[in-house]
Amino acid sequence: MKVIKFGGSSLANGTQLKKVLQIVKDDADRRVVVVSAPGKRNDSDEKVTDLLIQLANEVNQKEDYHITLAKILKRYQDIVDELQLDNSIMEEISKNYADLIQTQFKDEWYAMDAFKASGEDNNAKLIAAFFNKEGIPAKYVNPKDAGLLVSDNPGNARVLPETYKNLYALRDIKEVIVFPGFFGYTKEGELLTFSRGGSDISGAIVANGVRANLYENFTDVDAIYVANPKLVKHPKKIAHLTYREMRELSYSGFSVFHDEALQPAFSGGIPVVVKNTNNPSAPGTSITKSRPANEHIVSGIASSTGFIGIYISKYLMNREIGFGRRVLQIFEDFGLNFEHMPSGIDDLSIILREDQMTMQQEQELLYRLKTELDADDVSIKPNLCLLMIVGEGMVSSVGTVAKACTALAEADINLEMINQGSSEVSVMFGIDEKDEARAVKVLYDAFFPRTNK
Ligand SMILES: Nc1ncnc2c1ncn2[C@@H]1O[C@H](COP(=O)(O)OP(=O)(O)O)[C@@H](O)[C@H]1O
Ligand SMILES: N[C@@H](CC(=O)OP(=O)(O)O)C(=O)O
Repeated sequence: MKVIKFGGSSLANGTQLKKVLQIVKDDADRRVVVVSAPGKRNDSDEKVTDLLIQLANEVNQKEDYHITLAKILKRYQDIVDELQLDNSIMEEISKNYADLIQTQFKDEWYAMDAFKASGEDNNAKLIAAFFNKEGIPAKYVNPKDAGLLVSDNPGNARVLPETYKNLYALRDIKEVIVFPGFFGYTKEGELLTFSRGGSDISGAIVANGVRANLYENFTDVDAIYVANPKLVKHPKKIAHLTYREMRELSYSGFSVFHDEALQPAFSGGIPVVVKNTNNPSAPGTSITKSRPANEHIVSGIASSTGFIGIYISKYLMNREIGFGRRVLQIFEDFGLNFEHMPSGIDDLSIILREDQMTMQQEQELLYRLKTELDADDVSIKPNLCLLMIVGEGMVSSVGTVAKACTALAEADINLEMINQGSSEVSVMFGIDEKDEARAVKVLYDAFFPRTNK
C-alpha cells in the first residue's frame, strides 16, 4: 500500500487535478491520497490557506470579509466548473463557510485553525467527488473519524502516539481514501493544525499508521535539488538522501519537504519519494535510512533567514557553575525557544527566531541578561541568516569546513558564527541576511563545480 500526498501546487486548478487523477489511476497500490488546499496557479497568485488566514482575521476583527470570502469560493467554483462536477459540492462548501463564520470558538487561535483547515477539508471532499465521477471509487475520510489525535497547541500541533494504531483501520477501507492534510483533533475534540506546510506531516503520519511500503510526496519539481532553485540556476538533482540529511536540509530552508514529516517516516521505516505531479515519470528523490555512497561529500546547501543572535560574554564564564542554566531561565521567562547555542570559554551566543519578540521585549531581555548575569557584554546581531551544508559524507572526510570557509572568505562574506552539530552530518554558518544568495552560490560552486561539457 502506498500513501501519496499532493501539495497545493498540484491541486491549484482543474487541469492539475486531472494529472492527480491519472497518477492515482496509474498504480493500484496508491490507496490513500492526502491532499492540501489549492495552492498558487502562478507566481503572483494567492494560496487558499493565506486567503483563509485573512478571512479568519477579518471575521475576528469584525471587519468586512465579503471580498476575501468571494475569492475563496471562486477558487473552488473554478475547479468545480473546469471539472464539470455536480454543483452540490459547491453548495456544501459555501454552507461550510457560512457556518464557520457564525461559529463561536473557544478563542481566536482555535478559530484560526478551523478556518485554515477548511482549505484542505473542502478540497478533500471535492477531490473525492471528482474521483467518483471519473470512475475511481473514492471515500473522503475526516481525521477525527480516523483518530488522528494531536496535542493542544494551536497552529503548531504535534501528533499523539496513539494515532498510529487508530489509523491502521484505514487499511480496511476498499475505496481510494481521500484524506485532508494539515490538521487533527485534540482528545477534547478541538480541531488544530500543524505548522504551515503541515500536509507533508499528515502524509507521513498516515503512511506510518497504515504501514505503507512507500510515502510518495508529489510537488512541482522533478527532484530535491542540491540548492534552492530560486537561489542557484539549474542546480543538480539529488537522487537519494537519508532521513537525517533531509531533516537538516528541510529545517534550514528546503521548504519542499517539511522537517517535522521526517520523524513519522523514520520511526515507521517508511521510504519517502519526492516526485513531480507535472512530470511523474521522473524518478524524483528518495529518502531512506541509509543511501548508496556517491562522489559528493556534501549532499545539500540550505539557507534560512529571520534569525537573531544574542551574544553574551563574561570573563571566567567557564568556571561559573549554573551560568548556562541562568541564561536559559531568562529565555524561558520570556517564553522564547532557542535554536542553537554555540559557546567559547568566556562567551556564548544564543540563536533564535526573530519573530518571537517585539523590539521592546528585546530591550527587556538584554537588560535582564546584562544585570542578572553580571555579564561584561551583551549584544544583539539582527538579520542573521543560517547557512547549512549537509552530507553523510562529511563524517569520514577532512577539510570540508575549511573549503566552505575559504569559499565564503574569497567572496568577502563575513562569518558571524560556525556551529558543527555532534552528528557531524551538518555544519552551520551564521552570516548577514544580505549575503544569503551569494553565499549559497559560492558554496554551490565550491562543492559542485560546473564542468564545461
Ligand atoms: N532544494 C530544493 N529543491 C527543490 N525545491 C526546493 C528546494 N528548496 C526550495 N524549494 C522550493 O520548494 C517548492 C515546492 O514546495 P511547496 O511550494 O511547498 O510545494 P507544494 O505546493 O507541493 O507543497 C519548489 O517549487 C521550490 O521552489
Ligand atoms: N495548505 C497548508 C498546508 C500545506 O502543507 O500546504 P502545501 O502542501 O501547499 O505546502 C499551508 O499552506 O500551509
